[in-house]
Amino acid sequence: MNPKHPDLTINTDLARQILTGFIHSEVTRTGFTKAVIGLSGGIDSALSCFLAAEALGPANVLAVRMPYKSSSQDSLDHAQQVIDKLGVASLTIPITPMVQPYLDANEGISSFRAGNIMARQRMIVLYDQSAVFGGLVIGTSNKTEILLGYSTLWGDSASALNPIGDLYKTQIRQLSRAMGVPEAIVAKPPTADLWLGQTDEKELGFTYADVDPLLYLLVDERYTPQECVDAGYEEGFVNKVVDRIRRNQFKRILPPIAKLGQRTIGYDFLYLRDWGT
Ligand SMILES: Nc1ncnc2c1ncn2[C@@H]1O[C@H](COP(=O)(O)OP(=O)(O)OC[C@H]2O[C@@H]([n+]3cccc(C(=O)O)c3)[C@H](O)[C@@H]2O)[C@@H](O)[C@H]1O
Ligand SMILES: Nc1ncnc2c1ncn2[C@@H]1O[C@H](COP(=O)(O)OP(=O)(O)OP(=O)(O)O)[C@@H](O)[C@H]1O
Ligand SMILES: [Mg+2]
Repeated sequence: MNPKHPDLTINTDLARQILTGFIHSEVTRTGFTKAVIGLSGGIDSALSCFLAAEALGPANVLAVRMPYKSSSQDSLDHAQQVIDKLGVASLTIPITPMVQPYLDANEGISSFRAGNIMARQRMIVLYDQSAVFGGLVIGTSNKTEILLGYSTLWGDSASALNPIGDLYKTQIRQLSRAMGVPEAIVAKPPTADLWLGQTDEKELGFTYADVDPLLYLLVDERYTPQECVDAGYEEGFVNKVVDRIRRNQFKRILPPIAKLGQRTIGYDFLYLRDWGT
């Protein structure tokens, strides 16, 4: 392996089979047959929707578009392309009337805070629609975002199951092309679309093409930060990425519970005895 250019190519047929199987077994295991997904017009939710439609059948998948007034028209149009191509059920629920009173009551609120509020409002809508449709919420966070903590806690990160969380962003593109996600969606720059002109790569300060190989070395190949520097990665870049992974550990775990008793949930108690199947 050339550590500067590790091969992140995946077997798309195998990934497709495993991920659709995962969705089907995780949804039906809990007694459900349906799924609900926030469809933004971006590649992560498009791919998750393609996988869910294949796993459960398009009639069993509800795609919810939730534009804010500044969301781009492209995002809405791209989401519609996915809905039309797959034939999934769909709803459009604008979140502006829900979030605007809070934003207006907080004069001078930053775009950053407003963005997190929008992401959490979408979670509220999605979980409510999941109760109406009778489906589980499918997550859309990829491995790069989860490692870097690039999501709103309890917002877009909230879900019942996450089919694409072990795929780096560059691998998401590969599988999306193989599954027929429209090229306009695959080729455009990733954006949370939370404020005008936002793109992931601008906000993060590096590109997915640069960070995915480094994350692969640190996580999958278990390189130390120094070994990454020795392999040719710039020290400042390595430190920045390692710092983000560490700082955002809290987003990858459940809240710790203070221990008082002998059988504390999450530490000693995991499930009842004789749990069955
Ligand atoms: N160590 C710690 N242990 C436990 N909790 C901790 C904590 N440090 C902060 N916190 C809590 O977490 C909060 C900060 O986390 P959070 O509220 O998530 O917000 P934060 O991580 O500050 O910002 C979210 C980031 O994700 C990006 N994002 C959001 C939504 C969607 C997308 C997208 O790609 O579509 C991207 C967004 O642009 C921004 O860069 C703090 O206000 C605090 O309450
Ligand atoms: N306008 C929206 N309508 C519905 N869901 C949305 C909207 N904006 C964001 N979401 C939800 O939040 C998730 C996080 O957004 P994120 O930008 O990380 O993913 P994406 O838009 O699918 O892909 P990309 O990262 O390439 O833009 C989306 O996948 C989607 O589930
Ligand atoms: Mg997006």
